Order: sequence, then C-alpha cells, then structure tokens
Amino acid sequence: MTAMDTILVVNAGSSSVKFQIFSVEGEGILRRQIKGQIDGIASRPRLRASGANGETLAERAYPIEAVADVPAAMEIAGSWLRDELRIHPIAVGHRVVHGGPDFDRPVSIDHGVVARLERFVNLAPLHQPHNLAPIRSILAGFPSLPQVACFDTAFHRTHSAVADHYAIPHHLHAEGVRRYGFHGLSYEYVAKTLPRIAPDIANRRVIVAHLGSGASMCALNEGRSVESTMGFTALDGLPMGTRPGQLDPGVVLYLISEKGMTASNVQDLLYRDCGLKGLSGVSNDMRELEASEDAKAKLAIDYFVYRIGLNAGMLAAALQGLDAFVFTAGIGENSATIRARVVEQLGWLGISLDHAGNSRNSRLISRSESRIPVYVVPTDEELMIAQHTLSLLMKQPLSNSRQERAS
Ligand SMILES: Nc1ncnc2c1ncn2[C@@H]1O[C@H](COP(=O)(O)OP(=O)(O)O)[C@@H](O)[C@H]1O
Ligand SMILES: CC(=O)OP(=O)(O)O
Ligand SMILES: [Mg+2]
Repeated sequence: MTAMDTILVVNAGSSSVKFQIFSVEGEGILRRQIKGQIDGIASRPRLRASGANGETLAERAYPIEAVADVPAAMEIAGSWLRDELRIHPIAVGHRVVHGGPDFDRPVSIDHGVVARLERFVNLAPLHQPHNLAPIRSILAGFPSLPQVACFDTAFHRTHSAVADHYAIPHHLHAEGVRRYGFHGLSYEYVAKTLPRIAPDIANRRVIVAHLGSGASMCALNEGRSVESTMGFTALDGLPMGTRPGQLDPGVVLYLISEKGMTASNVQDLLYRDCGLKGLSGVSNDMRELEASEDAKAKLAIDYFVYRIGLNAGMLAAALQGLDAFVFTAGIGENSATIRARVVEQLGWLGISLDHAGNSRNSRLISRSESRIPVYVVPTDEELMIAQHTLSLLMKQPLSNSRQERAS
C-alpha cells in the first residue's frame, strides 16, 4: 500500500464513520483500494472493510459501550488504517457537513478555513465537531499534508432565492439564516451517475430520497438541486434516527417557556432523543425497528413513510411534475420493506413496484407499466470527495505531501 500514492477519504455521519482509500493512477484516475465503515454506532457497532476486489479485509463486531459515539468509531477506524494497514496518504479529503453561506465548492484546508468552519459547529452538532477533529489533528501532526473539505451544503447553492429564504426579516438571511440543504455529496453522486444508468430521465425532474440515519430528499432538475427538505440545519424535513424532522417552532418555545429547558437541553433533545428513537422508544436503527413487535416501533415506521410521502408531494410541486424517483443511503439501499411502503404511499402518482426486483435490491424496482420509474442507486459520497480532493490537488504541487509521507 505504501508504495503507491493514495488519497484517504473520511466521512463521519450521525450513526457511522465511513472511509475509503483510493490510489491515484496517472493524471486524474482514481482506483478504489479500500472501502470501510463502522456503522451501528450506539446500537450494533461493527467495522467492515473490503479491498479493491471486494474481498473482506476486516469484519469485527464491538460491544455497544466500546463504540458509544462517533469519536470512538473514528479512533478505531484511524488506528486500523494507521497501525494495521500503515496507510500514508498524499492527501486527505473530508466530508464537512456545514459550509455556511460562503463555501459553495470544495476548498483546500488551512487554519483560516478551520476557524471559519468552527463557526458552524452549533448548526451541525452531530457532525461538524467530528468532521473538524481529524482535520485539526492532521493539521497539527502533518502540517504540509494537503487536506480538502467537501461540503454537504455546496451542491444546493444552486437554489433560487425563494427556495433559499425563510419568511423572516432580511437581516437574518444576510447573516446566514438560510435554507442550505444537506447530503449534497450524495445527491451530487446520484446526479452524476444517472446519465450513465438512466439516461432517459437524468436530465428531467427527479426526486432523490437519501434515507439513512440522517434523511432528506432533494428535487433535481436537469441534474441540479432546486429544492431540499432540509434547511438551515440538518434537523428539518423528514424524521431521522434521532432528529424529529419538520417541527412547529412553537414546540421549541414551549420547551423553553413552559418546561424551563435551556438552549443546550433543547439542542440535545432535538438532535439526540427524537425521530425514530423518540417515537419508538426502541431504537434509532431501522433494522431494529423492523425486527420489533412493539406497537410504537410500528408507529415510528408509519410516521417515517408518511412523511416521505408528504415531502415527495412538496418536491413534485417544486419540480412541477415528476419523471423519476430514486432511493439511496443506508435505509434506501437496503430496506426492501421501507421502499415498498414508500412506493405504496406514492401509488396515487401512478407508481407501481416490481416486488421481485425490489426484494433483490435491483437498480430499477418499478414495473414497466409504472408511470414513473423508481431506482435504487447506492450512494458514494467518498468517491465524490476523492474526486474533488484530487482535482484540487492537481492545481497545487504535490512535493510537500510526498516529503511528509516519506518522513
Ligand atoms: N438491511 C437494512 N435494513 C434496514 N435498514 C438498514 C439496513 N442496513 C442499514 N440500514 C439502516 O440505515 C441507517 C444508516 O444509514 P447510513 O446511510 O449509513 O447513515 P449515516 O451515514 O447517517 O450514519 C440505519 O438506520 C440502519 O438501520
Ligand atoms: C447531514 C446528515 O444528516 O448526515 P448523515 O445522514 O450522514 O448523518
Ligand atoms: Mg451518511
């Protein structure tokens, strides 16, 4: 591994840490060498990693107390890559969830960039601190190793003014209180992949449902984001593992004025104790809800599916019609049951499911007579990050990083 030039990609989500190693072969060619993730953080933690040909490199389960949060998972993944595989990359690409109003594309990281990104920690408390921690420690330990930040928000910067605003006084929009949207690296990957796998609809009106531990939907028109269910923070829109999704702001006022909660109590409640976890009282993990007999677990799933249906109607209105629907991310890629429930909810649009294809996780899961085709597209945020990292790297000399790696 150490003989070749490699790029390490780090993607800390709310229930997982994902990482990939790509080799750089010739001008601009990336080849995946390792793909790994620790998922089920705080539910059923497991490290899985595979090599260039899909062969298993690691498969380890951990007790829940050993991987209780994202930093613990980051530590395990980091030490596996460093100490067992002895990876010495020439650059590191990071997913950074919040880029605020200024960052509309990936950026090379220096101390000034980190300071600007720290301002958004309170706008993405489940992600931003964990995105910035490895950046800071690499900056301290390997100051000349190039690092690139790739933002969840950047892909949505194409939104029109009406889609970008809340109906609040202008000065708040001016200082950055806007509807940013998230999961942009995932939507960018899907938008770039559709022309190859579904050329008929790639340039038309598509709703992409990114259903993972965090969940959102994006309206794509001609491959560009025009609307998202998420806004200023990754709390809005669909219910998620531990976040409520759309909530009347009056609930927040009630918690403060009637229940005496502080801002930090409310932040903890909304980011950590709501969503599927709060509604079910069973788990934030969809696999556990699907396996549960508990009536509240069923209610949580019903609510999840219902809200996806409502939000699909909203995005179809933004697009003034619909030509395709795409499922992606942990739940969207793996749960045939949830996909079937969502498609049933969208039946009024003339969508019908190919049940056999759906249970095989096929790429096209709608029947030929379905008015709107439905696809499953496994996302690859890490590939997007690697591509952005390499293209920024090619604009700057590599000599420093090669020296760094050699030392
Ligand atoms: N086979 C499966 N069936 C149902 N849900 C699944 C399956 N595999 C993964 N998931 C769900 O996917 C979610 C995690 O998705 P992921 O996109 O990895 O999240 P994140 O990146 O936000 O950590 C969890 O709710 C998990 O239960
Ligand atoms: C923005 C967000 O919610 O990300 P994730 O789904 O990876 O937690
Ligand atoms: Mg994710």
